[in-house]
Amino acid sequence: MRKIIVGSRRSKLALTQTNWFIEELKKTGAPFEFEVKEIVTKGDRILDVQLSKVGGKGLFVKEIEQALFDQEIDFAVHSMKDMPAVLPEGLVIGCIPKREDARDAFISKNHVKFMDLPAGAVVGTSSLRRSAQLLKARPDLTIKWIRGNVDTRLAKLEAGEYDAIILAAAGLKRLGWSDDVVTEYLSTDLCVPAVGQGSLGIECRADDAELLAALAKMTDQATWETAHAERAFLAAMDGGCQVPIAGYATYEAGQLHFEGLVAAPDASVFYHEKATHTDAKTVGEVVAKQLTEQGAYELIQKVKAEQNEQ
Ligand SMILES: NCc1[nH]cc(CCC(=O)O)c1CC(=O)O
Repeated sequence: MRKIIVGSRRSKLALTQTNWFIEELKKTGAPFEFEVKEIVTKGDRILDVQLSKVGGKGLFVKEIEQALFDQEIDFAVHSMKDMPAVLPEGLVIGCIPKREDARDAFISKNHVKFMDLPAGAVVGTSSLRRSAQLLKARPDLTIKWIRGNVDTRLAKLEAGEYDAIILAAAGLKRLGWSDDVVTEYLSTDLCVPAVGQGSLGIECRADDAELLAALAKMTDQATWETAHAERAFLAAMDGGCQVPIAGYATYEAGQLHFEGLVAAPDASVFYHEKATHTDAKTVGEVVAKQLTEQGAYELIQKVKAEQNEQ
């Protein structure tokens, strides 16, 4: 029986996602043995710098992609949110399993709801996408950067460094945190999710036909469609984790509903458009074109240039 080596980042979330996927793949009758190989990425090593200032695309995927090319691993399970919009030649996303909750989870001391936070309350996030949208709804809040894994962030909230923090609901759910820790799930209208948030992407070599055939059984069609719409949007906008950009698609009865958002980091400018189409790539590109015509593409380039200066 062929032994498949699965590359994974070392974080608890990455290993949980990897092991979950392997177990689900086994249930489909995939004729393989599996071994997990841990890989440390640049993003894992730089923990004390604000990620948006580090620059470079695919902070969490580069070393993993090299291991795929070098045949050291056969596939890797990524959070789609961490995947660059364009993959290197020779690698593909061979499978996209069913999406977890795409929303952002709001967690506060004493379970005070987001709109009930006192003026000036300190909210921890390291995402420009989250901070811009939160400031739009509550311009009086103070945003304070936060890094570290889920446990570290919850400990910082507990220690009183923040009045509230925001985390992806998907990460919390996959790690087995109960709904009780979450004060409220922010509606996708209040905080449009990041491109790919809650979705996993399985990356492998494009020529590994045997593996691709087995992976296909784990693909969820609706998630495949929404993930492709969101990635087409991200690619067209030249976006990434360094800029305040959000893109969220849903799929119903053959139709993709897409909304895209680009904002200035201080929430002084917002571009927000929606579209519906039957084709994933088209719907993402249509919204990207609408936003670009309003000036969103230039705003992204400007924010990127500012990040690099700091
Ligand atoms: N930015 C890091 C990251 N990449 C994926 C997730 C969570 C899981 C997911 O979105 O699928 C997280 C943590 C977070 O944003 O709270």
